[in-house]
Amino acid sequence: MPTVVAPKGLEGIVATSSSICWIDGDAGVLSYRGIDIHELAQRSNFEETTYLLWFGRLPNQQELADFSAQLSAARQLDPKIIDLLRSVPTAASPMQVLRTAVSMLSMYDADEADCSHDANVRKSFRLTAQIAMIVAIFDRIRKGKQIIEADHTLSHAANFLWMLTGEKPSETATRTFDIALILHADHELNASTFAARVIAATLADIHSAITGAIGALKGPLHGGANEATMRLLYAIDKAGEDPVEHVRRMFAEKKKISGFGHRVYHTEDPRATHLRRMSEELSKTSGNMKWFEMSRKIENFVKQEKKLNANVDFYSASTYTLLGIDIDLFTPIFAVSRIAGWAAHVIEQHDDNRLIRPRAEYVGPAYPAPYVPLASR
Ligand SMILES: CC(=O)SCCNC(=O)CCNC(=O)[C@H](O)C(C)(C)COP(=O)(O)OP(=O)(O)OC[C@H]1O[C@@H](n2cnc3c(N)ncnc32)[C@H](O)[C@@H]1OP(=O)(O)O
Ligand SMILES: O=C([O-])CC(=O)C(=O)O
Repeated sequence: MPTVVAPKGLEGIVATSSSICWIDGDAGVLSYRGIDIHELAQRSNFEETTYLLWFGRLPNQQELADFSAQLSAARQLDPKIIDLLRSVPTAASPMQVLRTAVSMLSMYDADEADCSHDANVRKSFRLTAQIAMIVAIFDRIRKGKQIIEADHTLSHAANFLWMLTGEKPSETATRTFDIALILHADHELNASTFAARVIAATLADIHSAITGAIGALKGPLHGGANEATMRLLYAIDKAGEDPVEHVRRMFAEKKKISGFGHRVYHTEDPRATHLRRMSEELSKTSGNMKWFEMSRKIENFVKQEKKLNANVDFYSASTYTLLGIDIDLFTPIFAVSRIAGWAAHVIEQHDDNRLIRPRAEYVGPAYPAPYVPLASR
C-alpha cells in the first residue's frame, strides 16, 4: 500500500526527470537545455529555439536552414480541416476550435499510429506549422475574410502574422512576436505539459497528447490567464475606474487577479521582464500608453499588497493588444508557441517511457460499506 500522500496540487513534487527545461523559482531563472531565457530572447528566434528544445543543442547554420525549411514546408492543411473550420459556429472560441481541429489532424496524418522517435519528430514539424495556420485561418473565416496562403519565404512568426492579417508585418511586430514565441515555448512540468506527458505515457499518439494539452492550457489558472488579464483591463477602462481601487475591491471580494502568482516562481518571472519591456516599447511607438500604464499601476499595487509578481500572462495581454491581436486569440497563440515544448516532452516521454499512474488517498466511506438493495433505500 502507498504511504506517502503528496501535497494538494502536487506542489513541490518532482514527478519525472527531463533534460529539456530547468527553472530556479527562487532566483527567477528559466533555461531551455541549460541556456538562459534572457539570452534566447535577445539572440535566438523561434525556429532555433524549437530546434534546441527538440534536439538538445543549438543548430549550426546548415542545420538551422534545413530546420526552418522543413517547418515552412509543413505549412499545409488537408482541405477537410479547412472544411471543418468553415463548419464550426463562428461564435465558437478559437481555443475550442483549435482543440477540435488538432484532434482531427491525426486522421490526416500518415504517421498517426507510429510513435517512434523519427515519426514523432516528423509529426512535431507538422503540428507546429499547422497549429499556427489553424489559429490564423479560423480567425479569417469567422470574420468573413479570405484565407491567406502561407508565405514560405517568411519566418514562423512573420508567416503567422501575415496569415492572420493579410499584411506583411513590420520588423518590430515580427521581432516582438518572435520573442513572445521564444518566451512561451516551454516551461518544465506545467499543467498542460504534464497532461501531455500523462497521455503520451499510455503510448497514445502525439496528436492525442497535444489535444489534451490544449484542453489543459485553456483554463484561466494556466494559459487562459492572458485573456482574463486583458478582459480585466478592458472592464476597468470601460467603467472608467481607478485600476488600484478596482483591484483593491477584488482583493476584498477574495478574487484572484489574473496574470499574478506562480506555483514555481517566488520572484519575478523572467519572461515577464521581456514582455513588460515590449509592452512599454509598443506603447511608446504607438502613442497609446493606456494599457501599459494601467498594467504598471496594478502590478505595483499587487506587489505591495500581496507580494505577488506578474507572471508571463500579465504583460503578454497588453503586448498582444498593442500588436492588434484579438483577445480570444491570446491563449491559442500560447499554443502556437508551446507546441514546441509539448512536442519535446512527448518525444522525451516516448523515448524512455513508463506509464504514469499515481495513487489517490482514499477519503470516502469506510470499506466495506453495505450494498443496500434498491427496494430498501
Ligand atoms: C502560464 C501560466 O500558467 S502562469 C499562471 C497563470 N494563472 C494566473 O495568472 C491565474 C492567477 N494566479 C493563480 O491563480 C495562482 O497564482 C496560480 C494558479 C498561478 C498558482 O497557484 P498556487 O501555487 O496553487 O497558489 P494558490 O492559488 O494556492 O495561492 C496561494 C495564495 O496566494 C493567493 N494568490 C495566488 N495568486 C493570486 C492572484 N493572482 N491574485 C490574488 N491572490 C492570489 C491565493 O489566494 C492564496 O492565498 P491564501 O493562502 O490566503 O488562500
Ligand atoms: O509552469 C507553470 O506552472 C505555468 C507556466 O508558467 C507556463 O506553463 O508557462
